[in-house]
Amino acid sequence: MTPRPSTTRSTPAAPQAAASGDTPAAQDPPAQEPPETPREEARVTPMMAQYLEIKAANPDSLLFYRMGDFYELFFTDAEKASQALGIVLTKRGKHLGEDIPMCGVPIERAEEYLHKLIALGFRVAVCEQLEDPALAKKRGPKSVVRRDVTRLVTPGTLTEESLLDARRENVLAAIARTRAGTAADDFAYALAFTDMSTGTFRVAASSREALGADLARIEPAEILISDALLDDADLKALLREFPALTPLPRQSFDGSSAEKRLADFFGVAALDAFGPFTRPELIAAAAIVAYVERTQIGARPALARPVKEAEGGIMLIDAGTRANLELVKTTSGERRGSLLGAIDRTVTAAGARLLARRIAEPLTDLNAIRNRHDALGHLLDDGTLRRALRARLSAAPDMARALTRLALGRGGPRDLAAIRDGLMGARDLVALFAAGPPSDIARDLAMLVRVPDALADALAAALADELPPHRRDGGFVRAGYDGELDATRALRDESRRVVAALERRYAEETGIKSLKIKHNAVLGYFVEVTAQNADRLREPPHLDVFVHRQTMAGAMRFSSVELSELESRISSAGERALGLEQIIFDRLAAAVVAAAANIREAAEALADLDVTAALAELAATERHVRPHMEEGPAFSILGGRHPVVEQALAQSRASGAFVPNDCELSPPEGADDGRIVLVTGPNMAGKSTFLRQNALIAVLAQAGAFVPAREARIGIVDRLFSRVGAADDLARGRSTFMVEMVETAAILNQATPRSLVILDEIGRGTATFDGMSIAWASLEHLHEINRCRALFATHFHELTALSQRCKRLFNATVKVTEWQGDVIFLHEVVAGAADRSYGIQVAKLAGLPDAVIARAKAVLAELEAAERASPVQRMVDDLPLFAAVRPRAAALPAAVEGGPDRLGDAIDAIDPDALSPREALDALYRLKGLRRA
Ligand SMILES: Nc1ncnc2c1ncn2[C@@H]1O[C@H](COP(=O)(O)OP(=O)(O)OP(=O)(O)O)[C@@H](O)[C@H]1O
Repeated sequence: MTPRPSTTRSTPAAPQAAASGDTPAAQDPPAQEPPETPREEARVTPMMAQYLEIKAANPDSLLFYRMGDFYELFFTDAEKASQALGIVLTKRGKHLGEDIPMCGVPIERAEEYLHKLIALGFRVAVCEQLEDPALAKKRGPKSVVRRDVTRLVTPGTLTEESLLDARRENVLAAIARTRAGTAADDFAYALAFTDMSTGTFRVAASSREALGADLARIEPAEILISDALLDDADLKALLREFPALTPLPRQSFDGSSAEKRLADFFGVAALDAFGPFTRPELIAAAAIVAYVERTQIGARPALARPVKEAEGGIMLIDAGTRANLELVKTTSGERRGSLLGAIDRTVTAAGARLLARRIAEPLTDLNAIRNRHDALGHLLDDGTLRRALRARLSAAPDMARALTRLALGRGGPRDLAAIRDGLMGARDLVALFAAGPPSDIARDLAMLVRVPDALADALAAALADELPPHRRDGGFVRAGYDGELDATRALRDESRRVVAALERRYAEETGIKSLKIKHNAVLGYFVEVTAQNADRLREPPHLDVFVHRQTMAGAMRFSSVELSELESRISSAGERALGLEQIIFDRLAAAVVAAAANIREAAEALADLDVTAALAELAATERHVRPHMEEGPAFSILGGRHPVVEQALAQSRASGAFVPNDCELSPPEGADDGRIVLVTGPNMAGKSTFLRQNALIAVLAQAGAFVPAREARIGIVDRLFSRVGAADDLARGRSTFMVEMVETAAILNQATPRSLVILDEIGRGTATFDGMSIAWASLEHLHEINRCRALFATHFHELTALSQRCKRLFNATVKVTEWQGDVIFLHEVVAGAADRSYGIQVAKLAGLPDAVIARAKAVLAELEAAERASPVQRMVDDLPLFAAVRPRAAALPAAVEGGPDRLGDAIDAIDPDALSPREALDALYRLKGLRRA
């Protein structure tokens, strides 16, 4: 490889920058000094003028201003970056009489610093030198190197390996809103989202109500929105929960140019071939494209054409449920401990990303789910095939991300190698399969056989065995691939031998055996002798040959005409070889980009096979079974387990094994709709675990996985709801109880007979009777109005009496036993109701002082005696059921027709939105009182 001069930083500005008058300091004469401000401090150097102009165009970003081998930051950017990165803040000259704060990052560490800054929420504008400083110098000693921003780095547009988590998508989303009708709040919403690093691009219809759930599912790293929409305070509050909101001027969401912008980007005359997009969908997609173009400045990532999501094709899971169930991350934001963390057996990064998406988006289409199960079953049954497949896949590189980097001109030789290995691996993989695999696998294989063989071969022929990380390093083209390159390299290497020969000759001629020819960035090639021998070179006859350049401690350095000539021959051969390699790189990268669609398809097929094989592996090792899927309200799980708790128990040897439990929510004899199971039982018995495990089983089944159970029969779940122990939402000014009620309201308003609801201890966050009344009424509502399948855990044992009136309501309890006054948890869910809570026993286990335990027991005895005096049974007998109350309530105004309508007036006076749940209940009692009067 040609020795390349590497620039060391001579504090504080890079030397070549100074050489071309390229320094931010005020020591140079100003470019155009305003005549009316002749004072020294008002002078602005040409370079500073350039800096200020570029900075003014990028006010929201930290400006990484390239100077030689550094990116420099100035003024407040420098202050912010030095603080954020923990790097030294220095000063550099003056601007308008003030010191200019400055800090810098070396280019070889730029990615690491970018990573930190982006993670901290900064945006960075990368400003490069667009010409060789030598060229600028030729224009005149005071001319400035041409520079401009070549890229904006934002959280949603990252592509470098070091800036991304290999196993996580990095999604950029855009929200568009258009007017749908004449009413003031009649809007249609749509979302477009892309993972620019892999090129996936999707659009989906949304709505004001669904927006939060959709965004929670998509998990964007950055959201684009028209600044006009941020006038909407509610929307703004909703979006505050998501990271990196980027408001854009409303022109970016302009409906009239959206179609053209998309057509131009994808190089098509019309968008018809993409499918029928709605206006807001087009606008959102166009906003993404415009932003990608704006941040990538001239470079064009290989985005796939946008795909429209089928409406209703995905199980709806609201943000709260998603968080409660810890599907892809725990409530503290970690993958470990989540469902995804427990089941991920993928061996490729692309597979891991796809599995996360699958778990976040369970399907509702029966055929699509069955197809996934068929594919999984095939790989479960054939262990030899599965192991061979996984072994091959584990060597598969991340083709999609390599492709994007190459398309953006940011790729290196190893990205080319990734495509080479991916394509060749894909070809070999097809051979593993016998004829007639299930349809999903057949689809993958069809994509894999379409890989461009010629491209794989061309890359294999061109690339060397050992590859440097950067194309600028050179040395990545295989010897023998290109005749001209080989010849140039030979010349370069030959010259090196000539240097060695010259060194020997000089040593002989001068009689200095220790004479060495060395190289560094500042002097280039030079002769070095020890201080004792130096005088010999400064006397005739050597005086004419050697020119003194530098005195070191103990050594002296000289140059010679011969050496300088040799130097230019070597460096020109080296540079020429490097230049030829760059041409070859560009040619190969262009060939890769031309095959982008096929490569992306192959990458998707590999990821799909990885996910299928990984889930098969999971099923094999963790004893998961294929669920029987059907339409309708069935839900019957035998021996179900919680995959995360089970794993945690297995890992902590101290606890016992996980106890499997059945769950029957299918319609009882003679009913059309599913059951509600009311689970009572002591604290710590395993109620929440039971509830969640059944929700997770539904998610896994519809995501295409097998389930942790002995047997499972599941009717497609259209929506999944869970209300499990909420926390305060102080950011939005909501108490724990308010959060609980908001979530419960969403469930009661939205659950359908195809939904699955899990409600854990609702009503516990307020006074006992209020809480119990709310739980009671909610349970009736679920039974009579929503008619959904539900699991309802409660400590209000009184509610178990409701099963006598509600035909699809069944009681279950988690068994415990007592031994010597202590409670022992059996974690077994059985039919029936718990007689007591064992709360005091659990408190004792937790270490509450004995005196408190004794006192609590006494108080409990009193309370229980009082309750026995007014049994709840009376309420069950007396209170009409919800369904019976509703029609009567609707008929009320007519019943009091003619007379003074006090009841009607009272109803009119109620503003439901302004009432607390407590006040609502009071109002209800008041109305009933009026009715009786
Ligand atoms: N089926 C099971 N087999 C074995 N251990 C279990 C099982 N279910 C739960 N556990 C263990 O019991 C612990 C408590 O379970 P869980 O939180 O579900 O109880 P709970 O009844 O909801 O309690 P609380 O009413 O206090 O909220 C779990 O952390 C787990 O370790």
